Amino acid sequence: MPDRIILKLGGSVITDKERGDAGVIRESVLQEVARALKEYADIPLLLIHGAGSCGHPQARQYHIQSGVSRENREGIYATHQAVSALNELVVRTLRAEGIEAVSVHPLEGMVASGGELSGYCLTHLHLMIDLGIVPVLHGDVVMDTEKGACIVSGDQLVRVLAQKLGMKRIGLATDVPGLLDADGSVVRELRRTMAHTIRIEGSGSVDVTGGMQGKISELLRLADIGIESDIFHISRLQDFLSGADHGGTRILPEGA
Ligand SMILES: Nc1ncnc2c1ncn2[C@@H]1O[C@H](COP(=O)(O)OP(=O)(O)OP(=O)(O)O)[C@@H](O)[C@H]1O
Ligand SMILES: C=C(C)CCOP(=O)(O)O
Repeated sequence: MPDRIILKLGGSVITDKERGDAGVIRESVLQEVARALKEYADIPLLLIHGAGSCGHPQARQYHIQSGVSRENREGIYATHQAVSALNELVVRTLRAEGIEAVSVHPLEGMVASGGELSGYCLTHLHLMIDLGIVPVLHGDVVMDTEKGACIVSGDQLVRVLAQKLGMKRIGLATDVPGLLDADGSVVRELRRTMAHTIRIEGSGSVDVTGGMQGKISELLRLADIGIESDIFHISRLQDFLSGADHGGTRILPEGA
């Protein structure tokens, strides 16, 4: 049986994130991704996608990251609805290519405490993957025991699910070729001790989960427990899936 893969499709890839509130979904990109994934249908896969312009603008508008009370509670519905609509299209596009994809919404089965996932059952994901089903999760608003509710990014889901489900290969496809240094060159390998030497910022667009900075911080936590991961440009998806060099960044444990 080939190694299980977690693939995160960045919101910057599948939506037009720069158009902010417009919520434009890049359907042609989704179709290309679905065609690429179909060629690797024998690989057990769990897919996660970001929100891009279908969730970040709503999360910002309702100040979800500052905590949710009765005053802004309608932001839970608005944010979840926006990213769920994106999720539905992702799943529909995959299924149209013959991929047995099923939506799994974090809001419905996960709880956070202080912004970090703290309560969840993952048995259903194991069972789906064993049946050759591709669960499709997404960054979402989830209820939070301390903050009322919070945003859990697709990158946080990558970290938690990679660890808890014992996934062997972890790939994050985004709109840049990898982590870039000050010269614009791709940092091919990143370890925690060198991370402070690189200027890592948020996203150029509306983003409540920290953009590249949030991504690297989650992936370094994964590296701390011995799990490697890869960031690459979406145009190199086939290379990642086939195990070839994708030209991006590998986040590695310290001694590796
Ligand atoms: N040093 C850096 N190298 C590369 N990108 C960087 C760097 N610093 C900041 N960025 C920004 O990070 C962005 C990628 O992070 P972002 O969170 O927007 O991607 P995503 O995961 O595709 O989107 P989403 O969070 O909506 O799923 C790039 O488009 C770039 O603007
Ligand atoms: C804003 C929402 C709903 C999810 C954010 O997830 P991300 O796009 O992976 O950072």
